[in-house]
Amino acid sequence: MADRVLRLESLSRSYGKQETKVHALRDVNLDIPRGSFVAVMGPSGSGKSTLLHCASGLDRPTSGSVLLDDVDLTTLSELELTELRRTRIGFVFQDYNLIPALTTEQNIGLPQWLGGRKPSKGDISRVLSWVGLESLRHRRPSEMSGGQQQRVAIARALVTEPEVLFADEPTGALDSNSGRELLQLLRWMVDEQHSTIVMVTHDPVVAAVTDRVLFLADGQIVDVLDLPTAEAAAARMAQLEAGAS
Ligand SMILES: Nc1ncnc2c1ncn2[C@@H]1O[C@H](COP(=O)(O)OP(=O)(O)OP(=O)(O)O)[C@@H](O)[C@H]1O
Repeated sequence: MADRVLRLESLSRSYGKQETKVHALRDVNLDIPRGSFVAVMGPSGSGKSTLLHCASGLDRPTSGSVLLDDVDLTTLSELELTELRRTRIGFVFQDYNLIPALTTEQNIGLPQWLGGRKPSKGDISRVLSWVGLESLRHRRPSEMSGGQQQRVAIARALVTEPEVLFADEPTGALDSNSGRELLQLLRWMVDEQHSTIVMVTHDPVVAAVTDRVLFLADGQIVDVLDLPTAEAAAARMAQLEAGAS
C-alpha cells in the first residue's frame, strides 16, 4: 500500500445539542496517500468543509482521531496545533484571504513572521517561481487579478513545504481560464514537487484533474472514484443530489 500521510479514524463532528444536533461527520475512516491529489465532492451540507477543517486542525472533531504522519492532532494543545498548522499544513480558501496592505512577498512570509521566524528570501523566491509570480513580488493584492491572488495564497501555503495542502473550492471565485491554469499548477505541484493535495470542489471538471474523488453524503464517505473523468464524477453527483446514495 502507498505510504499514507494522513489518516482519519472514526472521525465524527456534530454541532449543537439534543434535538437541534447536526451530525456533520459520522464515523469517517480515510487514508490519504503521500503525493496524491484527492478531491472531496458531495451535495451541499454533506460535510465537505467540516471534513477539511477537522483534517487540517482548523476545527476539532467531536470524536475520533486525525493522524498527520504519527501525530494525532486531536491530542495537541491549541499552541501546538497552531504551530503545526503553520509549519506542516497548508490551507487555501476560495477567497484567497490575503492581507490587502501587504505585498506578495510579505503575504507569503506572514505565517513565518507570526511564528517568530524571519522568512528566508530563498524560500520565498522558490515558491514564487513555482507559482510563476517572480515579477509581481512587490505588488499588493488590489493590483493583481483573482488568479494571481490565488497563486500568492498557494505560495503562502507552500512556503514551509507542508505535508498536506488543503484547498476549499480554490477555483470557485475564478473565471474558467484562470481556474484551469490554477488547476494545472496544483497538478504540477503533485507531479513534480510531490505535494499532497486534498481539495473540496463542486465542479466535476475540477475533480477530473485529481487522482481520486471521495463522495460525501450526510457526513459519510459513500463512494470513491479513482482516475475520475468529469462525466463519471458528474453522474455520481447527480445520483447523490437526487438522494440515491
Ligand atoms: N458552525 C456550525 N454550526 C452548526 N451547524 C454547522 C456548522 N458548520 C456546519 N454545520 C452543519 O453541518 C453540516 C455540514 O456542513 P459543511 O459546511 O461541512 O457542508 P458542505 O458539504 O461543505 O456544504 P457546502 O457545499 O454547502 O459548503 C451542515 O448541515 C451544516 O449546516
